Parts: sequence; structure tokens; C-alpha cells
Amino acid sequence: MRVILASDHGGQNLREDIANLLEEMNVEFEDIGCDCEGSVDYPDYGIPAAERVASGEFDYGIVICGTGIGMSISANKVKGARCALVHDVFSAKATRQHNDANILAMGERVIGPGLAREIVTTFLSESYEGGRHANRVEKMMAYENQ
Ligand SMILES: O=C(CO)[C@H](O)[C@H](O)[C@H](O)COP(=O)(O)O
Repeated sequence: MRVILASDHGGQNLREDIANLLEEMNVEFEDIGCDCEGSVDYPDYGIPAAERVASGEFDYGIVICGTGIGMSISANKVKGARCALVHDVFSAKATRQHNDANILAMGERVIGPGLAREIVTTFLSESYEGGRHANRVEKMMAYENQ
């Protein structure tokens, strides 16, 4: 499994914590920043991360900003991205099982690192169930391919 990790300045501390978690989990990952002293713009990190998941270079993306909202909106502009903004463990599990989400967005100003770690662990360990969910995911993908 290969994961790409990105944040803006509002998600930098949590991104560093999640990088440590991925190392502990022996998950192969690339951290594309930001390495910022000041303020940066979340689309400059969220869009490239989503593109590299959509291209197949990475299996999953984890994108973090202050709220997770800017990153999730940015990532979902990329064709092939299914980015879920998640701040609880139940949704982390459901979005993999039901939506086949390939990118996880979180907000550093919303949740603490302990919950974020549980969310990441759950997101990366759950599988897409297909079945009744397949038509729904296929309809979303068909719409963006029109
Ligand atoms: O995109 C966001 C909100 O939807 C992110 O939370 C950003 O990190 C946030 O907007 C940055 O805010 P700041 O006041 O410029 O640090």
C-alpha cells in the first residue's frame, strides 16, 4: 500500500503526527508538505495529492488543513478522486466500505491527534464492499466522465 500525505499550514502539526503513525505502521508513504513557516493555499497541496492518487501512483491520499473542508473540496475537483472528510471512526469505516473513498481529509483544528490516528488506522484497514454500493459509486464516476 502506498499513501500520499499533504497539508497546508493549518494541518502541518497533524500531518507530522500522521507521518509518524504511518512509519509505525510500516506503510510506504510520500509526504509532499507543506514545509511552511507562514501561510500557504490548500489547493496547492490538495490537488497534486489527489492527482497522484487518481493516476494510480498512490493507493490512498491523506490531506489535512484546519478544518479539512478546503482540502476535501480541492481534492474532489480531481477526476477519479473520492475524498471523504472524516472526523469520527464510524465514518472512516463506512466511507471505505460504502464509498470506496480513496482520499481521507481531516481538520487539525477540529480533532485531536489520538482520534485522527484511530481514523487513519481504520481508513487504511477497511475494504470496499461493492455489492449494493457498486451502482452508486459507478454513477458518481460516470457523471464526472460525461
Ligand atoms: O480550507 C480551510 C477551511 O476550509 C482550512 O481550514 C485552512 O487551513 C484555513 O482556511 C486556513 O486559515 P488561516 O486563517 O489562513 O490559517
